[in-house]
Amino acid sequence: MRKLIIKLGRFWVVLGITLVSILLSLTAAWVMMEVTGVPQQDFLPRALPIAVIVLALVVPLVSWYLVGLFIRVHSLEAEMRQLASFDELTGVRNRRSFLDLASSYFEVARRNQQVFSLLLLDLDHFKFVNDNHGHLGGDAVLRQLGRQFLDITRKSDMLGRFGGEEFIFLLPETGADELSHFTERLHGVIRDDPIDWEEQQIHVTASIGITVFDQENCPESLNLLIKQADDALYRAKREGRNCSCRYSPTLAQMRWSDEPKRVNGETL
Ligand SMILES: Nc1nc2c(ncn2[C@@H]2O[C@H](COP(=O)(O)OP(=O)(O)OP(=O)(O)O)[C@@H](O)[C@H]2O)c(=O)[nH]1
Repeated sequence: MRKLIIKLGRFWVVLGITLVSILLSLTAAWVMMEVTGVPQQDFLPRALPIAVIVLALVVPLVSWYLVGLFIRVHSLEAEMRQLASFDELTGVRNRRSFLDLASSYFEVARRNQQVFSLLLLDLDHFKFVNDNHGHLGGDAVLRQLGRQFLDITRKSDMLGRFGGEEFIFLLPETGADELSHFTERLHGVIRDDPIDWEEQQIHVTASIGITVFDQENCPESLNLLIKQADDALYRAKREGRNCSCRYSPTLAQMRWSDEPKRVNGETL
């Protein structure tokens, strides 16, 4: 039925329903006239009220079905949109959807010279989590962290799952000064809230690579900016993990303005 409606299009479906309803009502009226033996000249005046009554029954029934169909299609559409844009496991945006959103933002921010930050967060030694607690245990970690990251970000922030155990954040209008507080919170959430899994607690840590888009650092594309964050992340891993590193454009190539920040230690 649904396929037929889609194939015919709205106009022909509505026309078809109207004609069929009128036909049905007149047929019903005619049958009743026959049964009760009403003479032919009285058909129209007597049939009309009956036809109207039948129409009043048919139209609500058909509308009920069609409205139900519309609501179902609408909710399926919303479900599909959710599946297409969001990662099922963590509830954050998937990579493609994040990049679409971030690319649009990047162009606007670049044109208007707005400051913003990009962070890549990668869980440390996640392979061990899977090895020790099973893949489902690993999934539970990713699920809980996704929820917590969503909780601590603002509505205007963008958050996505960039890879297996890698998350990406874009924080509009956030410069280096405000970042320290945010990365502290990120490390804190990961460190202080172990994941309960099968009567055990799973402890994880993360390394974070950061880059700030501002007057001193304005690469031409989002990809270049992500590359900077990735380089910073690589550095954080090399520095022993469980810390944040920030990319510095003022120093040549891959050098760094700050010592990497240790969690529970120095500041960024
Ligand atoms: N449970 C689970 N594991 C995943 C998922 N996606 C990726 N992984 C696992 O994440 C692990 C990533 O391992 P590696 O890339 O070696 O990195 P790592 O062990 O975190 O080590 P470092 O990043 O160097 O600290 C692999 O074991 C993947 O199987 C997922 O959706 N669920």
